[in-house]
Amino acid sequence: MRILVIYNPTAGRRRLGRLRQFVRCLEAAGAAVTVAATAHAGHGRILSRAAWQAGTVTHIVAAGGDGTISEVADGLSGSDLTMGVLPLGTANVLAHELGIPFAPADNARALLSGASRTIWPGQLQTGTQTCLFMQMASAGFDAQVVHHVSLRGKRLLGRTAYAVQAIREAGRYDFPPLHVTIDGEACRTFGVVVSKGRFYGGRHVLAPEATPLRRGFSVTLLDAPGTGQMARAGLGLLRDRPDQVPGMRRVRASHIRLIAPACAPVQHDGDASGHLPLVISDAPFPLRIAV
Ligand SMILES: Nc1ncnc2c1ncn2[C@@H]1O[C@H](COP(=O)(O)OP(=O)(O)OP(=O)(O)O)[C@@H](O)[C@H]1O
Repeated sequence: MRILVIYNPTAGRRRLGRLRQFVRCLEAAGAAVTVAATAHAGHGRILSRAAWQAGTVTHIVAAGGDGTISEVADGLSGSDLTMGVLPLGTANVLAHELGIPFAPADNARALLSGASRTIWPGQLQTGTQTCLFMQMASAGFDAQVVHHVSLRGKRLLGRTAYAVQAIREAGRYDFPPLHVTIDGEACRTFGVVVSKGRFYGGRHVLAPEATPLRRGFSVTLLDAPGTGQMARAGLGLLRDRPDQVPGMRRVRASHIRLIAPACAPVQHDGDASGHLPLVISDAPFPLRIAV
């Protein structure tokens, strides 16, 4: 096996020891391993695409959080290489979703075993830019939080940084109505989360029926604005009871357009990704992930 590990040094907190242990385990089993650190946002995509096209590796591992995974996956779109995931990020939602081992030795064993699952990422298109997302994309209050949470806060507090930022945003976000079309049907909402998998923000269940193993999305819509509604949604999420939150509903869909207002922030897989308008659909190719 010739394995390229694409490592995001800014993901999570103090993860270098776990990366080194992972590499040692792979090398002990006879794999040839190269580690490439990302130097800037978007670099994961460039590195994975270059390695695939050079034909020099059998596996590419994204070592980081959900943002790193989606970048590396984006670069591999259309290839038949298996992508490994070493969860070193803050929330690591995809790893929870697919049951990917967090312990470096177990993760290396899983990669070496050859076990994999084929998943269908989502594709997000804003203007002329297109990228993949693996777990979810959203617009509204939570996207505002993601836009403003600092890297330093994430390093210091981990996932708690998002909760702290949510409290800050509650005082200044004005909940504009979002104009959306879902499989051609227009609606107005105050928050929209387009999910590929069940989990949100770690291991909290938002869309129990969603799975990245099939095409399409579960779309969560918030029918009412305001911090009270957000607090109820947050509590429902913490208790893994999204169906008991009044004013929050889900539909299955395959094509979602988020139209207006143009200032509304968007996030995917926990990273800021510009503003509306955008179009979400299935990625053109599935992706094989080591599990
Ligand atoms: N060298 C770098 N400097 C700054 N940003 C980087 C660098 N390398 C990668 N990035 C960006 O960091 C972003 C965040 O990384 P990632 O999502 O992997 O970690 P995280 O936010 O800690 O974890 P999670 O998404 O699981 O909560 C990525 O989307 C990527 O674009």
